[in-house]
Amino acid sequence: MTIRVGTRASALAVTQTTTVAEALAAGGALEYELVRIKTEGDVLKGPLAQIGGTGVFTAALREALLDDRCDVAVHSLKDLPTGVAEGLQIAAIPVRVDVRDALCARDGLTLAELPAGARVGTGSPRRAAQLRAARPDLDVVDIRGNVDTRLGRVKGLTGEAMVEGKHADLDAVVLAAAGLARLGRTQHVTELLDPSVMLPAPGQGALAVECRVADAAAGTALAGALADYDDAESRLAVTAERSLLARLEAGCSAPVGALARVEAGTLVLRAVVCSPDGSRLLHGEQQVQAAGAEEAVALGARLAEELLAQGAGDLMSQAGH
Ligand SMILES: NCc1[nH]cc(CCC(=O)O)c1CC(=O)O
Repeated sequence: MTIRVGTRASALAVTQTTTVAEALAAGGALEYELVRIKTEGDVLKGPLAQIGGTGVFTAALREALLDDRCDVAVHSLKDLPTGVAEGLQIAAIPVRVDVRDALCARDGLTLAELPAGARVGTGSPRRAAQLRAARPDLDVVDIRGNVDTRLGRVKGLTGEAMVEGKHADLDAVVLAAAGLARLGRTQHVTELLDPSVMLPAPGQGALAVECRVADAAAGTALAGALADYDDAESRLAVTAERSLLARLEAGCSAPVGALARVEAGTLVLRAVVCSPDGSRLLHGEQQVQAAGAEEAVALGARLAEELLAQGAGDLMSQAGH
């Protein structure tokens, strides 16, 4: 049986999709081919926060599944909207990798070492707000583009796909450690930002393998491979994070950070909602013991309610949500 695995065409997407396809095929029962699909997020060039609409990177992949142009789609979980996609199912969430955001700065500098006025690039309102909160003296610059394009804007960084120094106008950029690792770019990381400084996006570092509901239930080699590939602890954590995001009615570009972890048998969820200028941050934490999926959903909703009661809605609406 050959499965068609849908992917965005970016280097990061093809790398992570290939990893997933290889893992599904490792049992020997499946072969695979990649189907490259262009998404709105790859075509449109404006600032990501303004393109708006959730799912700019994922909607086309979901359509391809529903149109039977592929059998499995691989998403970065943090790009996947929280709403239910009729007829589709997240059949596997593989073991999550590093959840943290990474600073890639010139001259090996850490966040604390960047000089006042240093220009730090990010396209994410969540990262921008937390950067400004930690270092109000930095100049946070809105940037877009793929990982190598972003790295290429940092003074003095050189690498495979970067044109040395050509558009280097920044002192640092902030990117997901997971994406850098998948692309083999960790040599440019000068600091892995602790979640106490920079809470990652809900689902960051995790992948979602989506398929048609009927195929997940079919008892086929594909259904079995997907079930084997699912990691219960990763799924539990991202379930809590995404439940929080859904209850806040915030999208993937909202200034919301969330991280759940199982610590000594307890599921702990931490979250932050930021005002867009980073002048106000609302932090919260809730936990539940011996959690299953239902408890994880309830945990996320409970923390969201607590934050909303403290004015999270107003904070976010300053961002135009
Ligand atoms: N929004 C783009 C995106 N989607 C997933 C990743 C990185 C990999 C991950 O977090 O799983 C990235 C790049 C980045 O934020 O630096």
